[in-house]
Amino acid sequence: MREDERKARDEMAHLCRSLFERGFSVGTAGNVSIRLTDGILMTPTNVRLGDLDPDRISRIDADGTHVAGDRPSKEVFLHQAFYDTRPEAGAVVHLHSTWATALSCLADIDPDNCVPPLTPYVVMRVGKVKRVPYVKPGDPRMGEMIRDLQGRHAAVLLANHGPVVSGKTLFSAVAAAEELEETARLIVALRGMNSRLLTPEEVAELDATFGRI
Ligand SMILES: O=C(CO)COP(=O)(O)O
Ligand SMILES: [Zn+2]
Repeated sequence: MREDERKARDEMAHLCRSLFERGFSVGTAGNVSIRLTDGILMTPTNVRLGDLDPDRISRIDADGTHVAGDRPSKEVFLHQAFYDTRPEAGAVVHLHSTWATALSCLADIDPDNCVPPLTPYVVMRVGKVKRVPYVKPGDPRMGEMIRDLQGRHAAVLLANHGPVVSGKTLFSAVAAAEELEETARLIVALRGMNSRLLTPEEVAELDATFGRI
């Protein structure tokens, strides 16, 4: 096995375990992928993210064919759509983390901008978040909905399901998913209160100062 793939498998098992141990994923919820030069590595379907065996992580080649490891996640279309529309994306993390999932279920959020700029880090790490309509888990239409966004969003909420976050690396996608989860918790905690948001000028200053990690 090539050295880059070996390292990617080990890193995926390590960071997925960390997410699981800190309660970002329970049961067999969520899935994670990393882009390789000639395909993707994808968590297998119906596994606990805390128990991944690096050698059994699924490998999908550039045509979408499953070529090694256990049967891949049913959300492979969703992950592939991020890679096809965001050339800078090197990894994708999908979770059912509690507070971001709670946000995905609220009837009265703005689907085009469902995470207001409460703090600098959510602006810097996550950006503008779109909520896409509900379809059942594994439905290929999820991939079509992501393609329709034409790569404009690093992160989306799947309605009544949970967050999906892309990043340049697995480390940055995980960090952004954690930031989104904590911000969703703040949004719910502050509901009904009169919050001060960052102003458009303050958001522009962050965009001009900090690139995506
Ligand atoms: O989160 C999930 C479905 O949306 C988990 O599905 P998989 O076990 O097939 O990855
Ligand atoms: Zn899911």
